[in-house]
Amino acid sequence: MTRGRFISLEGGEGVGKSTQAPRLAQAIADTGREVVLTREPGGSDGAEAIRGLLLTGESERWGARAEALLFAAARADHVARTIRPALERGAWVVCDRFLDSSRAYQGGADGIGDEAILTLHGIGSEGVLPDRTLVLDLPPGEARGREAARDGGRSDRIGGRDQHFHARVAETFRRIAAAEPERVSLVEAAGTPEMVTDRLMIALMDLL
Ligand SMILES: Nc1ncnc2c1ncn2[C@@H]1O[C@H](COP(=O)(O)OP(=O)(O)OP(=O)(O)O)[C@@H](O)[C@H]1O
Ligand SMILES: Cc1cn([C@H]2C[C@H](O)[C@@H](COP(=O)(O)O)O2)c(=O)[nH]c1=O
Repeated sequence: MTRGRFISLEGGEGVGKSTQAPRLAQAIADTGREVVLTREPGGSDGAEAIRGLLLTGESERWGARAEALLFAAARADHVARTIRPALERGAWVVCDRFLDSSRAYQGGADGIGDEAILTLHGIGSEGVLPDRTLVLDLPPGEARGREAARDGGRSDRIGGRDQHFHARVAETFRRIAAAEPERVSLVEAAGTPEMVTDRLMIALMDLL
């Protein structure tokens, strides 16, 4: 049986990933494929429990190193229990955030470094990578506007960090896309949700 395809959706806060993930999953399912829609941190019982530890509480609840290890541990459980079994039975997996979020937030913005994040991923998840990573790209002011309309000023432990942190996140995503053009595509996230889903499907055309 053919192995399924693994697609991750990435980008900073408020760019539209959680809006697009189910839309993209449906668009792929409409081509006759089984699709598993999942997210990080989370996507398995253990990883969802770790999500609660990571995203709630005081901003200083975890230091940068503990936080990077918790994301890697959640991902290890998610890959073993949800992603790998789905791919092995031939399903497509659409994942709202994956490894590149750890590279951008913990590796780039929090200073842990890319090599250390990739090493943790090698240990935890045998280095599994998406077949295609779609990074939603939106000017920061527009993303903040969408986020504010959604959250009304309440954000989680990591989303609530200052704009310098989030600028480093965005810069690291752009650096990853430039360094790995075969796997990672930047997709414009402005416009209606329908327009964005069309752009995402175009960016997957060679895999379909
Ligand atoms: N194309 C769009 N045009 C206008 N508003 C949008 C669009 N896509 C999403 N939104 C709205 O913007 C807000 C943020 O979108 P969403 O929650 O999908 O972003 P996200 O990237 O998943 O954010 P986060 O990483 O912070 O969870 C939501 O209120 C959503 O309804
Ligand atoms: C996977 C992953 C996530 N994060 C951060 C990014 C966001 O601030 C939250 C997740 O919230 P969302 O509403 O579900 O997008 O966690 C991170 O810092 N590192 C990661 O690996």
